[in-house]
Amino acid sequence: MEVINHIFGLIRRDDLTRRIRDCIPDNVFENLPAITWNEFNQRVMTGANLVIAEGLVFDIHKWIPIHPGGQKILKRVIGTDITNDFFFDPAVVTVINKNFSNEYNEKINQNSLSVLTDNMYREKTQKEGIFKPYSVANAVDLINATAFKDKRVAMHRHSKFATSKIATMVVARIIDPIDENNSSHSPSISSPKRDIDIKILNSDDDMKDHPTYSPTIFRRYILTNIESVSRSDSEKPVKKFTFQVIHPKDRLPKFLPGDYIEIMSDANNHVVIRPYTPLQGPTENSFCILVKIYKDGAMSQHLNKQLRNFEIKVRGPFDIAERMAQVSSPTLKPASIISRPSSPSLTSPTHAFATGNDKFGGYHNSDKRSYSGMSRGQSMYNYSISNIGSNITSGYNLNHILEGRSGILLNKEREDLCWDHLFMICGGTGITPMLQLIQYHMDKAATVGSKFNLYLLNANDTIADLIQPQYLDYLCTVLKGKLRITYILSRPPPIWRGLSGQIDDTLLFDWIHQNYSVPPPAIPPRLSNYGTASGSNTSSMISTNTNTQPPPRPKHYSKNPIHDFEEYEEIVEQYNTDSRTSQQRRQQRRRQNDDDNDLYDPQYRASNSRMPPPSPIQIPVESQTPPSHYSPNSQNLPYYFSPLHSNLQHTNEIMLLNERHNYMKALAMDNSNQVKVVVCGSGRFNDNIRRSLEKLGFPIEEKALFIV
Ligand SMILES: Cc1cc2nc3c(=O)[nH]c(=O)nc-3n(C[C@H](O)[C@H](O)[C@H](O)COP(=O)(O)OP(=O)(O)OC[C@H]3O[C@@H](n4cnc5c(N)ncnc54)[C@H](O)[C@@H]3O)c2cc1C
Repeated sequence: MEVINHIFGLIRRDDLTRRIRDCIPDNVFENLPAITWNEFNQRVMTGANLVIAEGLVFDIHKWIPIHPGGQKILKRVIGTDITNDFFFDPAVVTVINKNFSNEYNEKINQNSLSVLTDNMYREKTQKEGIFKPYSVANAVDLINATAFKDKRVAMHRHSKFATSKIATMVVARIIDPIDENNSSHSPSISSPKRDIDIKILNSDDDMKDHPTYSPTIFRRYILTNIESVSRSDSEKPVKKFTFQVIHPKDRLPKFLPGDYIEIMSDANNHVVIRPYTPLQGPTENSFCILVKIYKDGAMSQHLNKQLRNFEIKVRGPFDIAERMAQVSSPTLKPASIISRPSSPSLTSPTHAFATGNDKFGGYHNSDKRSYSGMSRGQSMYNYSISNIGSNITSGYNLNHILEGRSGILLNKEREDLCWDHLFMICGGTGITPMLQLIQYHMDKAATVGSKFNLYLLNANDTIADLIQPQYLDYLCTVLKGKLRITYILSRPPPIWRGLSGQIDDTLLFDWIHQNYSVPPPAIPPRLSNYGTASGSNTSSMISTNTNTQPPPRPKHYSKNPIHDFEEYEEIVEQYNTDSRTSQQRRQQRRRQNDDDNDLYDPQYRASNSRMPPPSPIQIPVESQTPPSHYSPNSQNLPYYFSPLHSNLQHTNEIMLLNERHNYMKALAMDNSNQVKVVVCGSGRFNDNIRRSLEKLGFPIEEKALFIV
């Protein structure tokens, strides 16, 4: 078979038929049913061996056993768009990266730091010039990358014969939005659903007459790099997979925070589809995902077994906003929740509702196709078309950045979409959307000098589970104080001096409060005749109140967030007092913590030259709960359990509660800065954070987003 391929390789390019359509008789073409991208996917998911080329759908099941290029290649392309592969131009060479060291060095020179990986960072800091394979698998990969790089890719030239052969397998055409309105001649499709075709990924002019790009169709990418990003002794290690476009003419979109992709694979004779969060790759044509490897995880194990330079089917990007849940729980507001239904360890009702299916998030289908996104509506582009208006806020037209996305994780009040203060709380691989956000802000700082403050509260079980700690540390250095990371471990090592335990309301308050002081407004707003605030600065107040008499209060005025001037003054005053007290307390606490320099055990520190700075918050574990033998009736109580002390404690607690209450009240009213809290972890993790925020009186609906 290889010989035949080589013979095909010798055929001159002029001999290749450019369009399959030319091989299809007109009467056949005209009677082809028109199907949508989604219908195509559904048929593939139920077992049909379909591919797309030039916007036409082919059933290749008969061709698989006799394909000159081999059966495996055809099986790999099922469900994907093969236009580029079928008309692969031999003059165009696909360059597969053996490693990214060289690119890294180039990027460093260009000051494009957002593309660093942990390994690159290590290589850079250890000044290792040459890539050394660190395992047998890597060595094999290296050989493959050099010797067999084109053999793992299902892309080879086809003869006229092959083109006319595939033309006989045509079964449908993908509905083109342009002629969708005329689709009445499609006999088998009644009222086809509109899917929007946006060809932003195909800059090549050759492709412009092929309506073949849709984020809902899988495309194949080369897996170019695999590296561990957690410690090897982690119970659930996390690996970073880097993918590159196969065809040099393919273009990747610029991923934005809130984008996710879907990967499809054959694992254990099942088709498995799982969503992942794409991160910027080392080149503009590559992207990475960080994947937690579960011992019995279908997709994560499948990916873990892959060698470099194999193909993976990926589609997207999609907008996380599509997963906005209509949550049944009265305490959960839909606007603040985004669901990741296939995340493992989700047991909350939120999750069940979001997926509306079985306990595995509805992706274990009876038809042997395991799919987590089947119930997803439309692609991000579809979503955006109907929500285009929402991308124009505060007078900015944001579509040049959002390109149709909702931008739900971004601040649409600012032209650069950056947050003034962004608080990110994550557990485990919940860090991935946070990395998207950090990368986005970092790029904006580098390109347009954006100003922002990012705070990451990063929760993990053990120190071995920390994901890319060196990279995070590096980001902190690069961002020069604009990114502050606080680590918390539920099972810390004996000499861990960072935060330990679970995130609770006290911790959250301290963390938010220490990082963001609500500025008291210069001039409090007044109520106008009509019951709304007439302005927030002196000039507007003067200009609206030209009468010498104060304006009469409306009889019935709606409860404005700042409904009463006196009350507002009180809050500000109270808040200022609280701030002073808490500032003193913080200073005292800082002095206590000055000695706590090392977060990590010396062994780990020795192997990592740069560690994240010690967290500003230190929770003295001993002081959290009284000893278990304590009973209020005990004789000879130590001073701190005496009734007097207990009263003091009580007073302190009340003061603390007041401080929290007033801070949160001021925060809810504060419009001076765009502040957001984004949370991403398992369902249980998110529920805990939500409960803690609720306990604090944090304005969840306006200022928090939960990605499950
Ligand atoms: C938008 C989105 C983005 C995501 N991004 C990432 C990412 O960047 N990185 C990442 O690692 N993961 C991410 N996930 C999760 C990912 O899609 C998979 O769920 C995860 O990789 C596990 O898939 P698997 O096939 O390996 O494991 P599975 O075969 O699905 O099982 C994994 C383990 O979890 C258990 N499990 C799985 N699902 C559930 C459930 N619903 N309830 C209880 N237990 C369950 C299984 O028993 C098993 O032990 C994302 C999910 C969403 C929705």
